[in-house]
Order: sequence, then structure tokens, then C-alpha cells
Amino acid sequence: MLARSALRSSLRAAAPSAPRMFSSSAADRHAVAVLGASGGIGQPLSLLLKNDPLVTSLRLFDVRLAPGVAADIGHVNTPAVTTGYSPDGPEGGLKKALEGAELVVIPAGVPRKPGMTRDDLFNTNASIVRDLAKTAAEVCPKAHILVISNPVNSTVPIVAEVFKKAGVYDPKRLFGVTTLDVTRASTFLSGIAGAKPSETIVPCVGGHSGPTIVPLLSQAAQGSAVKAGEAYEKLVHRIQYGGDEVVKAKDGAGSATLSMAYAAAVFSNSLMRAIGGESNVVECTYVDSPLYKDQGVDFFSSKVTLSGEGVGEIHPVGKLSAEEEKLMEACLPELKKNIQKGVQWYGENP
Ligand SMILES: NC(=O)c1ccc[n+]([C@@H]2O[C@H](COP(=O)([O-])OP(=O)(O)OC[C@H]3O[C@@H](n4cnc5c(N)ncnc54)[C@H](O)[C@@H]3O)[C@@H](O)[C@H]2O)c1
Ligand SMILES: O=C(O)C[C@H](O)C(=O)O
Repeated sequence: MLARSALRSSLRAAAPSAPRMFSSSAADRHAVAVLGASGGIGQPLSLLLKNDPLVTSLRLFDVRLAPGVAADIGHVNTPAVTTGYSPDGPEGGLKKALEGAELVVIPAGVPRKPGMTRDDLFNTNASIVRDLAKTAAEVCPKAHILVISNPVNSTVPIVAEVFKKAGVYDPKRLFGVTTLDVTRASTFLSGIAGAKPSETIVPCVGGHSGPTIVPLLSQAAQGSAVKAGEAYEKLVHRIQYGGDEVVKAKDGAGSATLSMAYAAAVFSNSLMRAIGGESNVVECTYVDSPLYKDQGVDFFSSKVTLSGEGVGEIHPVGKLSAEEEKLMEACLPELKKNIQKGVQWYGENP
């Protein structure tokens, strides 16, 4: 995807021996806060953001270790000024981390262990995300909020409810990060098709858990490598349950962190480029979407052209194969349940 090559050139441009010089254009400068910055995702994500030339101020917040992570990452010789914030630290806490933030990336929360579903994380992560969102709504109501914490299908609607209650909800500025599904689909299909991952683009629509992840292999140039039958079903299953593969391999030590950090860095870079005025930046992302509202599905991931405001054009899913129609039939009712669960929980636990 465009975004990936842009990130790669960003990474090249920011090679340690030759930090990139910046124009003074405000469009090039972005303050990014990472909430949950000391975790498995937070640390590598913060490092990748420090290496992204579009980031000039990097604020790392966590309930533990954030000043240490910031001190470490801060020695990387790229321009982003990096500061760590803990709840009671001398630098100030969460509010200070969020002051002036343009992007707020949230990987705070607990990850899965083998045998758990993402929904099993709901009870713990819902309140963590709600509380962080409350402070963001107060301190940086115009920031773009990028939610990583699971279950994304439910945590994103919770953030929307928090912002609505605070009277500052802008649906163009709220994103569930589903980039990892697209990343996995590209990796797995390119491996089968013998193609370059960078040229293997598989849109993934719906949500971010098992049957709600709908890979549109028919829309990938290499999709004919696995048209239907057993190979197709195996690939779809691997994309939908790629997270389980990592959870199992880590054997109790958590879920995907490094690939997720990469995916979130790609998405953040795309969003910053779009905010800075670049056109035709397209990513799949879980947003407040009109596509299936008539079926009670208020949030849906599909291709979105990012814009200066955040969400630009939300693209319909396009022509689906018979197999994909079936996947969509399984996705929508589950997604609707996950969304309702988040909204209802917030209604009872504002
Ligand atoms: N969207 C996706 O595609 C995707 C992919 C992978 C993981 N995830 C999810 O991301 C979340 C984080 O995963 P991880 O592996 O980094 O977990 P982790 O336990 O390694 O890190 C989580 C971090 O959050 C911090 N934290 C907890 N409560 C906090 C609070 N109130 N404020 C600030 N920080 C707080 C913890 O101290 C910890 O450092 C999980 O919910 C996981 O399921 C999502
Ligand atoms: O699988 C998980 O629990 C983490 C994440 O959502 C993933 O897709 O890897």
C-alpha cells in the first residue's frame, strides 16, 4: 500500500547517521501521544514514531515506566522531542501528555492469553479506554484518536460515547486501527502467490476479531492464486485468526506486539501525511460509517481516503464474490452485537 512505501522512505530518510532536515511548514509537524507506551506494543511503536520524520513531539504516557522508555528512545538522533509522563511524575501526568496532541494512539490495556477471545478483554479494557478518552475529550478534543486496545469492535464505540457525552464528538477524528489485518493478509497471500508483499494489497473490511474480519481476496491482483475451495478457506481462516497464531506461539506471554507496532506506525504515518495535505492516502480503518447503519452497524472498517480532517471519503466494499458475501453475512450480526455491547456498557458505566 502507498502508506507502507511512504513509511519505508520515512525510515530511510531518518537513518540514524543522517537525520532528515525539516521544512518549517506546520503541516510537517505533528505532536503524537502514545497512551500505554511502556507495553509490548507501546515501546516498539514509540520507537517507530520517533523514527518518523513527521513526528516532532512524542509524548509517552503509561501507568508504569514511561519516563524510562522516553529517556531511552530520546537518545535516538531524530528530531522528535520525546517526553515520558507517569500519573504522578514531576513532568505532569496524562493531561500534560495530551496538551496540544494532534494524534493520540491508544494501546493501553491487557492482551490475550491462549484460550481467550478479544471479547474476554472487555471488562478490563473498557474502563481503561473510557478513562483515557475522558481526559482526551477534555484536554485535546480536536485530536485524532487511534484505538488499538481490544476488543476494538467495542472500544471504539466507547470512545465515541465518551466524546459525545463531552459534546466534542467528531466522527472524522476517531479510528479503530485494523491495519494489522491488512498487513497479515498481504504477507500471507504474497507468500502463496510468490508476489512482493508491497504489491499485494488485500482490503480487509468489517471489524477486528475472527468472523468480523472480512478479507476481500477477490479485490487483490494476486487473489486468483486462491480462488475457492480448501486453499481459499485456509487463507481466510489464517487472516481472521492470525492474532490467535501469535497468542499461541507466545504461549501466555501476550499477543502480537511488534507487527502491531509496525501496523500502527504505518497508519499513523498515513494519517499525518493526509493531515499535512497529501491526497489519495487510503487505508482500511474502523470508523463511524454510513455503510451498514441501516442494519444497525454504526462502525465498520472499509477503505477510507484520509483527509486533512481525518476521515475523508468512506468507500463502499465494492463487488464481492459469493464467498465474500457469506463472510459478510457472518460479520454483520456479530459486529452489531460488539458495538451494542460497548454502547450499552458505557450507558451503565459513564
Ligand atoms: N488493534 C489491533 O490490531 C491489536 C493488535 C495487537 C494487540 N492489540 C491490543 O492492544 C492492547 C495492548 O497490548 P500489549 O501487548 O501492548 O499489552 P501490554 O500489557 O504489553 O501493554 C499494555 C500497556 O498498557 C499500560 N496501561 C494499562 N492501563 C493503563 C492506563 N490506564 N493508562 C495508561 N497505560 C495503561 C500497561 O502498563 C502496559 O504498559 C491489548 O488490548 C491488545 O489486545 C490490538
Ligand atoms: O489477537 C489479539 O488478541 C491481538 C490482536 O488483536 C491481533 O490481531 O493480533
